[in-house]
Parts: sequence; C-alpha cells; structure tokens
Amino acid sequence: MFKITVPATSANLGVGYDVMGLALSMSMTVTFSAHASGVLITGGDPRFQNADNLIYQAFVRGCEALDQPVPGVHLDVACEIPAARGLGSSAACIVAGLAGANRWFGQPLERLDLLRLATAMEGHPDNVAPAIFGQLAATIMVDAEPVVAHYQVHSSWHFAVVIPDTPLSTAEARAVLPTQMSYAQASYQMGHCTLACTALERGDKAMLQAALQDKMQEPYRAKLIAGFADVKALGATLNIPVVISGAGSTMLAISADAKRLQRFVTQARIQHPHWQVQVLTIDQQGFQVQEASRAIAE
Ligand SMILES: Nc1ncnc2c1ncn2[C@@H]1O[C@H](COP(=O)(O)OP(=O)(O)OP(=O)(O)O)[C@@H](O)[C@H]1O
Ligand SMILES: N[C@@H](CCO)C(=O)O
Repeated sequence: MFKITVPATSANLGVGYDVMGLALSMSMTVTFSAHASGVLITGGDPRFQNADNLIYQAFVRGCEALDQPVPGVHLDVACEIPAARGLGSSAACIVAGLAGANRWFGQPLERLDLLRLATAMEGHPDNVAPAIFGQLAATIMVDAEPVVAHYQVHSSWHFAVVIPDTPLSTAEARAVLPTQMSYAQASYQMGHCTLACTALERGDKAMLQAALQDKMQEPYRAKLIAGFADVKALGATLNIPVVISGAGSTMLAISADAKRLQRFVTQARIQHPHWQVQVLTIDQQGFQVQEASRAIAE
C-alpha cells in the first residue's frame, strides 16, 4: 500500500494561457492498494466512484505506457480540491493515476516522462507541470515533448483563492474563447506573460500589477463567473491583482502585503458568504509518494 499526494494548481495566472501554472497548498491524496480484480473506489465524490474515474483512467494509461498488465486496484480518495473550479482537479487526478502506476511497477519513469503522459491526457501542460514539479512552471511543447522552465516564487508573495459555489467546466470555458488573435494582441500577451513570471520570481509589485492585465481570456470568461466583477473590484480597491484561476470559476488574488490580503479575504467572505475563501501558500515539491508511514525521496 502507498499514497500519492498531488497539489492543487492555478493555471494561466491570467496572462499565461495554457503555459503558466502555480502549485498551491491544497491537495488530493490517493491511497493505492491491491484488489482482487478491476477497480474499487472509496472516498471522494460519489459521482466518481466508478471505472470512468479519471484517476483510474490515468492509472490504466500509466500501466499501458509501462507495458504492464493493469492490476486489480483499490483507490481510496481524500480530496480537498473542488472539481471544475479552476484549481486543477483533473490534473491532480491524472498525475495521481500516472504516478500511482509508476510507483506500482518500481518507479521506472522520471517526472518529465510523467509530464509528457499527463499533458497528452489533459490536453495542455499548464496544470500538470506544477502538479508534478511544484512551484511556478511555464511549459512549452516541442513535438509532443514538454520543455519546462521552473521559477522560484519570491517569498514576499501571498495568495488567496475565492472559490464560488458553482462549477465551471474547462470545456465550457474554452468554448467561449475566440479562435484567432492579431499580431498586436499576441505581442501584448507574450510581453505580459514574460513579465508576470519575472515579477513573481523577483517580488516586483509594480511589475506584477502591470503584467497581470489579461486580454486573452478574462474578457470572454468573466461573464461565465457570477460575482467576478465584485471580486475584481474588491481587489482593485485594495490594490490587489485578481485573475481567473485556470478556466474558472475560482479567482486568485496575489499580494505582497499579508495584512492587506487578509482584509481582501474578510471582505470577500462578506460579499459571498457561501463561497470558500482562503489563503494558500506555494507547494514547493509537486506530487509526493508516501510508503506506509514515511515519505520517500525519489
Ligand atoms: N476527485 C475526483 N475524482 C475523480 N475525478 C475527478 C475528481 N475531481 C475532478 N475530477 C474530474 O475532473 C473533471 C473536472 O475537470 P475540469 O478540467 O473541468 O476542471 P478543473 O481541472 O477542476 O479546472 P482547471 O483545469 O480549470 O484547473 C471532473 O468532471 C471529473 O471528470
Ligand atoms: N489553460 C487552461 C486551464 C484549464 O485546464 C484553460 O484556461 O482552459
């Protein structure tokens, strides 16, 4: 028996659509143990307690990639990451399943191999890269091979998430985006994405404020998130940038002033008493494998 713990992730950081992602201190833990045959799933959302479960689908994919027969498996799921809220729940499932198959057969695959497999399943690398490596990752694909840049996020940054009580599927949020953009728009977005990474790494407040002005998806997706305008306006009054986390519906606030961010959290809870609003820290390591009672370093 072993456990795989995978962090939640916030993709895009507004301006880094399908490229950037940040690992956060919220997680899913899956306990893998032998089962007579097929799959038994306990814990987690009852909707997912069947063989279509994405963790199990990724486990099967991992076994296939390793050229191994799929063993009978019991998956016991403990999940803090809400589904379809822009916090990388699908990426966490995929990484847990692939890492579980890898551990089952003696860990022959490196983390970069898992990233290649996970990206093929998820369709884009921005959530799965930080779920695998932790911290802030920017990933490009070169002929289906991921190339990842890792950024050490400056310790001055503090993060809060505002999680609405309504889901928004990634498929729905992608469907509202235009299919083309101009050179001028591409240039705007490339510049903002590059400077956002630099600002997060350096702890540069003015640069982050300037860089986190997304024009590629926020204008189209904002209308899908009831309450987005209120939360964005609250951030503006406190000088705190707010971006859509992943495909939404969660919003991510970033500040170098912990007390001001706490005021944002308090006010957001008053604005939306039924939503989950919390301060999170950066996950440093990506997914972890735990044997019995001790964590093993890979
Ligand atoms: N605990 C879970 N167990 C099994 N499957 C899950 C679980 N959580 C999420 N999923 C799967 O992931 C899907 C949600 O993925 P989707 O890409 O829409 O949102 P997300 O990954 O939470 O958000 P984003 O990609 O924007 O960060 C669910 O419909 C379900 O198929
Ligand atoms: N980059 C993705 C993240 C969600 O999976 C999107 O914005 O659609």
